[in-house]
Amino acid sequence: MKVHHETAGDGDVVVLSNSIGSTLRMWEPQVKPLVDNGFRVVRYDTRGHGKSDVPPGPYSIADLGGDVVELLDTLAVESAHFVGLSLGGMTGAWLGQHAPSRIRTLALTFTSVKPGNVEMWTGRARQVRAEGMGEIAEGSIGRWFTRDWISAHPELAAELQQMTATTPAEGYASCCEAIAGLDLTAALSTVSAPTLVISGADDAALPSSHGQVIADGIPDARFEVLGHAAHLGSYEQAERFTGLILEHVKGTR
Ligand SMILES: O=C(O)CC1=CCC(=O)O1
Repeated sequence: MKVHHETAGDGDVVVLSNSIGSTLRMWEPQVKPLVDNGFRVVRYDTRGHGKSDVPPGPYSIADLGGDVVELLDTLAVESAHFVGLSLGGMTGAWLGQHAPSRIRTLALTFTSVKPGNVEMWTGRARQVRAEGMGEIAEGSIGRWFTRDWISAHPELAAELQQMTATTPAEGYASCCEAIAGLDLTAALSTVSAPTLVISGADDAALPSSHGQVIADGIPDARFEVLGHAAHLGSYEQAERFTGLILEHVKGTR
């Protein structure tokens, strides 16, 4: 299983894990600040996305978490800071529960450990397998960003929409199946990594109540809600988001 990844910088490793329908490109605003602060950034394409392999689905969250453990093994990294957004955050929650020795800190952002909407996720999987990614890509941009941000950044919004449109349909569908029915709530209290949870005040896809559940369940987790941020708050509120991540990973140096 090839997991496409890119590394930058030197120092303690920070792994960045993307949302469904995106690639490692979504972390563009975070790479330079992390490198400038002395971290080695490892960003990767979740299986079924970008340039990673697209094995036939369905995938499970254990498959996605296992890919991260293998990636760390390949890079000979014993343990890393892990930052995941949305599907990436679900992967991070699984890692915190099942591979604690590999995780120094966790940032679980714009995410959920029990997304619900099972019919919606299985329906999306069916739709993209039957019709391709076009309609989903058109809808994704409106879930990822507020209207104001799209109006102010039309070219970037179009570029990010294209990222979803070019996601392999089988990969997207199989990740929908990893999300559908997911419930990592019961073992939240077993997570021992220092954890930062970030949600967006305008995130209709995974509202901040989902982040609150995670923060309530993980011992001593910090919870922040970013204003003027829909689902891809790492872009829409890049400065504030990156600042919180830096504060979190630097706190455990
Ligand atoms: O529907 C979307 O694109 C929002 C989303 C929910 C889980 C995820 O990874 O993305």
